[in-house]
Amino acid sequence: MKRSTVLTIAGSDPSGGAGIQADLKTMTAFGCYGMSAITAITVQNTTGVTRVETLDPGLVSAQLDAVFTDIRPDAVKIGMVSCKETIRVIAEKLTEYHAQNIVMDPVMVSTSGHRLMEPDAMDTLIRVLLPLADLSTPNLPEGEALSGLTIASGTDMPCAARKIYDATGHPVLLKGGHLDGCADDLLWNGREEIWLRGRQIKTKNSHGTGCTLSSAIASGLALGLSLESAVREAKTYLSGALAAGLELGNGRGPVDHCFRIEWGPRHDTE
Ligand SMILES: Nc1ncnc2c1ncn2[C@@H]1O[C@H](COP(=O)(O)OP(=O)(O)O)[C@@H](O)[C@H]1O
Ligand SMILES: Cc1ncc(COP(=O)(O)OP(=O)(O)O)c(N)n1
Repeated sequence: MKRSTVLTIAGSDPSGGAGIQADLKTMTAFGCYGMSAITAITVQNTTGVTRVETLDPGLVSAQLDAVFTDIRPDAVKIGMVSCKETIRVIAEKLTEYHAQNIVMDPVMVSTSGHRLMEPDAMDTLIRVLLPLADLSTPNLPEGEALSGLTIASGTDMPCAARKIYDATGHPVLLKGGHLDGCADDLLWNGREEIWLRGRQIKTKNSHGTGCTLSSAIASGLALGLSLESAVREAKTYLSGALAAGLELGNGRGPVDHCFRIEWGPRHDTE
């Protein structure tokens, strides 16, 4: 028997809501075999990030060798990459192994306000790693940083998405989750604007939404979906995981990756 395989290259969140842990849960929910190369250890939970330790770039390189020389990923998701040396190593390895279906979530700052990428790494990210991706998924602050434009409303999104496309040469999914009152994302593929309209779900528990969305897209691509279908399936999955109403932790809790699982013990009754 075969399974579609997906690799996440990202940071660890010990509380399981974002980063590697959210990515692997998402891949499993899509029926894919998830693998990971860890770039950084964060200390965080639902109340915020308190520490970030970047791993030695050589260790990241060795993890990528271990995966690619043994189990070839059908798709790769890249999340938190904190320093430029690690960015270069990842770009080298993805090129060496001819990695395919690369989805890049250009994580810069956590929603709680902690910097997850060093400021001097941005230029290397744009020049060296982003051009290798098949899709990037910036949120609005990341979209502003990449395009140099202010994105104050949905009407500013097409212009910013086009600018990022022109700079990177690949499709862009500009996520509108930080807008008031809606959760509309824009996919610009160089030919057409595809709006993915989303109802904004009223919840404080949205920790890890960006990680979940990009891993879900990578999983869809690994399963053979077109880019547009993979993005649509990912958005549907995320809406379900947000709407499930999981309550964990004292702060911005995680989304629920078990919402499609109908068997097993019930936890909401005695
Ligand atoms: N409250 C919400 N209800 C529905 N969808 C949401 C909500 N918050 C975020 N999303 C969706 O989650 C995804 C990630 O959103 P966003 O918050 O913009 O990114 P990030 O997590 O990277 O900051 C997008 O598809 C966005 O539309
Ligand atoms: C280890 C790690 N990677 C990424 C993030 C950011 O997660 P994201 O899903 O973009 O959004 P927030 O949870 O920050 O809203 C993270 N926190 N940790």
